[in-house]
Parts: sequence; C-alpha cells; structure tokens
Amino acid sequence: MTTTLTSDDAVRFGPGDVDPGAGYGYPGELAATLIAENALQEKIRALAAAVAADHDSEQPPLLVCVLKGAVMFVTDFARAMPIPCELEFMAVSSYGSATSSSGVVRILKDLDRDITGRRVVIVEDIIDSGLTLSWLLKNLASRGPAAIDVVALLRKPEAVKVEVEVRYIGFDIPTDFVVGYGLDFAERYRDLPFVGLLGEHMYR
Ligand SMILES: O=P(O)(O)OC[C@H]1O[C@H](OP(=O)(O)OP(=O)(O)O)[C@H](O)[C@@H]1O
Ligand SMILES: Nc1nc2[nH]cnc2c(=O)[nH]1
Repeated sequence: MTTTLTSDDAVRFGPGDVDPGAGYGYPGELAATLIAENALQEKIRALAAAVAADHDSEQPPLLVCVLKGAVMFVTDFARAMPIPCELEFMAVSSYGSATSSSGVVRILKDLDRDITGRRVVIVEDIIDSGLTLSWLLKNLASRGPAAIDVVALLRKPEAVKVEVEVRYIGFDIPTDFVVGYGLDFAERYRDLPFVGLLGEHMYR
C-alpha cells in the first residue's frame, strides 16, 4: 500500500521548462513536482478502500482531520470511502512558520464532541519527526475511544524522531521540505493540487 519515493522521483524543472506552480500564481517558487495530482488521487482511493475494509458500516469511523495540513486529504479521502464516515476537526501546531518542528504541540482548536467508545481514524497529511502524531495519539487515547488508527498520506522515514504505529501510509518520501496539497510554507502553497519541492531560494 505504501509507495516509496526517493529524490530521483522528483521531477525537477529549470528555465524553459513548464513550471507547474505558475498556473496557481507561484511562478519560479517551486523546484520540482514530487507527487502528481493523479498519483495522489489514485493513492487516496487505495487508502480509503483499505481503511473501509477494516471497518463495518454498523460502526462508522470517526475521521479526525488534523488541521490545517490534512484538509485537502480528508475531503478527498472521505469522498473515496465506500462506507459512511463522520468528520471531526482538530487544529494543532508545532511548526509555526518554520521548516522544522519546535517539538511543542499546541491545540489551536479541539474536537467538538466526545469520542468515548468511537472508532477513531486520525487523518494526517505528513509524519515528519513524528512529534505531532505521538502527542496526538496520547491525547486522544486519554479520551476513551474504542480504537484509534492513523492514516497518513506522507511519511519521512529518515526524519522520524519518535516511532509511531501507523497502519495506513500513502507515500514514504525523502526528507526534503515539501509543499502543496494542504502543506504550506508560511501559509502559502496549500492550494496546489500536487506535492512539490519548494525552491531552496524561497526559505534559505
Ligand atoms: O511529524 P511532525 O514533525 O510533528 O510534523 C507533522 C505535522 O506538521 C504539520 O503541521 P503544522 O504544525 O505545520 O501545522 P499545519 O498543519 O497547520 O500547517 C503537519 O500537518 C503535521 O501535523
Ligand atoms: N509544508 C510542510 N510542512 C511540514 N510539516 C512537517 N514536515 C513538513 C514538510 O515537509 N512540509
């Protein structure tokens, strides 16, 4: 289910090449496409089928979307699920406007309801250091759910500082800072429909 990508899978472009960020108002800001829109959507359908196969419609999963990064993922994921699911949102932040985790997770918005006895599926865009997810798992586990699983679109295996048990992972990717499809740099680029690499001149 997990596709492993290396730096060689990044489609880099230079002067004279088509710049995929240009059509979205970001000309000259990206260095490469890492995961194209169709590859993302195909993977999301596979992840939704795998999660649905482990649940039954009698006890619909409660998807907990981790804002803001997972917002694009959860909307496509929920619509690809062949069984009913319910949605909740939680906003946490450990990055602020930086490109590495501060390690301090803050709740910016909590869940709106009790999750006691529910089968929770945390929907995350990316596991980088693993600090956010490990904190979130402990926090939600203390609220008495029947089960907690995690579906993450992206993971950076070489950056992980805290090992976390994750059942469903879309892509293992290199450690480069990625943007697009919900992932930002200083709130920009979330609106891109693909995952790309930011040009180094944009943040160094
Ligand atoms: O594994 P980690 O190193 O903890 O990184 C992963 C977290 O970082 C991002 O959130 P961020 O704090 O940037 O907030 P955002 O989703 O609102 O952009 C991302 O959405 C994950 O939640
Ligand atoms: N935009 C973005 N946010 C992150 N949060 C943790 N890792 C990343 C990353 O590579 N890109």
